[in-house]
Amino acid sequence: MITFTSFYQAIAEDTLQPWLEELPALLGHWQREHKHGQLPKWEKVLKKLDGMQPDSVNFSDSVEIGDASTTSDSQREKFESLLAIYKPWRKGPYRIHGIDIDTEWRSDWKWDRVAPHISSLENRLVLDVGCGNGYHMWRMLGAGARRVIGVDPSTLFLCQFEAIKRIAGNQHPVHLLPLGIEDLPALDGFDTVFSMGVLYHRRSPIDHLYQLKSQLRSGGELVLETLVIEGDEQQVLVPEDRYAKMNNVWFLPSAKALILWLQKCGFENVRLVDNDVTSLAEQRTTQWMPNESLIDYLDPNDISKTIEGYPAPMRATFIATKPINPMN
Ligand SMILES: Nc1ncnc2c1ncn2[C@@H]1O[C@H](C[S@+](CC[C@H]([NH3+])C(=O)[O-])CC(=O)[O-])[C@@H](O)[C@H]1O
Repeated sequence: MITFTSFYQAIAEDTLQPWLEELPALLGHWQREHKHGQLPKWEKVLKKLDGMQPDSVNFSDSVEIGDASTTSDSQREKFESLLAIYKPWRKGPYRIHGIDIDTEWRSDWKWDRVAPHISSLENRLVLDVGCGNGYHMWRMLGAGARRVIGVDPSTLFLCQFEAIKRIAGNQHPVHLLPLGIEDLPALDGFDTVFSMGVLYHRRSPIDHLYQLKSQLRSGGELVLETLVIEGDEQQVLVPEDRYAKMNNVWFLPSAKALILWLQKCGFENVRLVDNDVTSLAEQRTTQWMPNESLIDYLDPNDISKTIEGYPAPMRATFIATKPINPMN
């Protein structure tokens, strides 16, 4: 069974201690009421992965756990069949005891675009909102973060994360909580907050920006990545129905509009650091994610458009600071 006791112990002496007033009740509710049909099967597999200690881990330039040369073929086959239970694997890639989990997304490419622009994560307390299965959290740890906490409501992603964490040895200060950003109280405690690939899923994007701000300490850094469109400060796309076959896309602002929104929400030093049209090499069907992918979401006659006729996915990354002045 997935439990959160070690997380409570870890934050009991930290700046996040006030969170303990409500968090155990919230996660206790998740444990009692959560009804995902596959969870019992997924938890059974997690049990088989308990107590592992790999001879090596590398989180700084990839996510690689265990040494292929000291893993026997039969051990590798066992790992592969256990990890296959958690398909589809969307975010990665991971290399586990010589097994390459080739995921739908090259999430490492996103990290390579974002990482050069952010303040050093050395010894920082980090929140990753909408962390997926936690791929970027391992890279944040590899970049020196003191502790990384991710929130994501997906049960499958939680189980994928827990599987990787158990194989990595379980002691690493990286934690995924099955919550939405809206479940978090204003913690005013994180040194860096990431929100990557989440804003367009929020019905109220301005509230999302305020929620992110309320997680940061004064002077803390926001790293925001989201889908954008071309255009001036007043350009925002609100898809009539689906966007790239997704039925939960609400607002796609232009980069200029998003800069204005961030400034209006009281962030300082707001800047666009990357702008990139998603390539068919970055998001694609693989053996570990055999379902439809980006190519199926685009117009077959013109890949600069989605299948619905909107501009094809373009993503931008912004960095901003929460002011030191507590009145902001
Ligand atoms: N209310 C919510 N609160 C928190 N998370 C949410 C919420 N609603 C959905 N999510 C989660 O937000 C994530 C969006 S994916 C980005 C993953 C990673 N960050 C990436 O940058 O690759 C989008 C993409 O594929 O880019 C999913 O894991 C959802 O479960």
